[in-house]
Amino acid sequence: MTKCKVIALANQKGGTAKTTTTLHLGIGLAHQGRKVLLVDADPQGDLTTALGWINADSLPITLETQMKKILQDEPFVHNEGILHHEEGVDIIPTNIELSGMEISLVNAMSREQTLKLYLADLKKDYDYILIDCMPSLGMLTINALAAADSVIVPVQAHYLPLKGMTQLMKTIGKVQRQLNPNLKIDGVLLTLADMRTKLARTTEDSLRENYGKHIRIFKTVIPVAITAAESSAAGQSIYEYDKNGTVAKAYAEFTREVIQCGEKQRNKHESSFSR
Ligand SMILES: Nc1ncnc2c1ncn2[C@@H]1O[C@H](COP(=O)(O)OP(=O)(O)OP(=O)(O)O)[C@@H](O)[C@H]1O
Repeated sequence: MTKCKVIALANQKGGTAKTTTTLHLGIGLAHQGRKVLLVDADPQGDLTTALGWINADSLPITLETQMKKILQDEPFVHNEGILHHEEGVDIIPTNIELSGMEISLVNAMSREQTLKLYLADLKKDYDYILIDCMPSLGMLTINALAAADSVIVPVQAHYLPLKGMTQLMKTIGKVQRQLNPNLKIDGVLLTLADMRTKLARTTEDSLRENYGKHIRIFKTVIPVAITAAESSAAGQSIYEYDKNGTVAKAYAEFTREVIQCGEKQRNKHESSFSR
């Protein structure tokens, strides 16, 4: 049994801090001694850029080139093209070329499993693989859900996400039934929260009340702060850019919650095996 946990960060709504959360959960896990690979599965390439690779278009090997080799059944070295960031995480970068993959996947034999096939051989090198999904429920997101052990859903705290959540949960359910029966939902993370506003507090209460019985809403809420936006423009994590700020503290706390959640799942799994 592999010890690696693959987590997809997904929400088809744009701008819910999927990329920011992937990056800070990843570096947070690295701070806790875990080996982490980040997968930039969003053709916008924001994760790649936020880690400082601003000329991603000139990178010879990206997620797209590796997935293409799988589609064409060509041999390739799995860890080729993986970049190492000075804050302790690895990344398979992406550029806009990945947008063509949505179409290429449609007629492919392994159309839902291509990302899973790519990650299979990398799992032995990492404790966590985090996939930053694009804001859609297209083939790339389906690939991420098929490859993942669990999903984390970042949701904007001031936005009542009922409609979007229902759609996402339906897709996750379908993936569980048809492609990946072991896929779990780790939980919903409230992001971009301005807790001084009544709307953010009401949304949080309503989410906890309506969904909390069925799905974990992480205790940590990520506050909104201009330093978070500034840090990604500076190509640094918030842990470097503003290490004593509220966002850095919240992401460190969230990282601890994710580790605990993984340990609980692992213990449950092991005790069911030892019975
Ligand atoms: N805690 C925060 N406070 C302030 N700004 C933030 C915070 N978190 C993220 N942002 C900013 O909000 C914007 C959207 O964040 P991000 O790119 O992480 O969202 P996303 O869900 O990945 O977006 P997309 O759906 O386009 O992929 C970015 O400009 C980012 O810098």
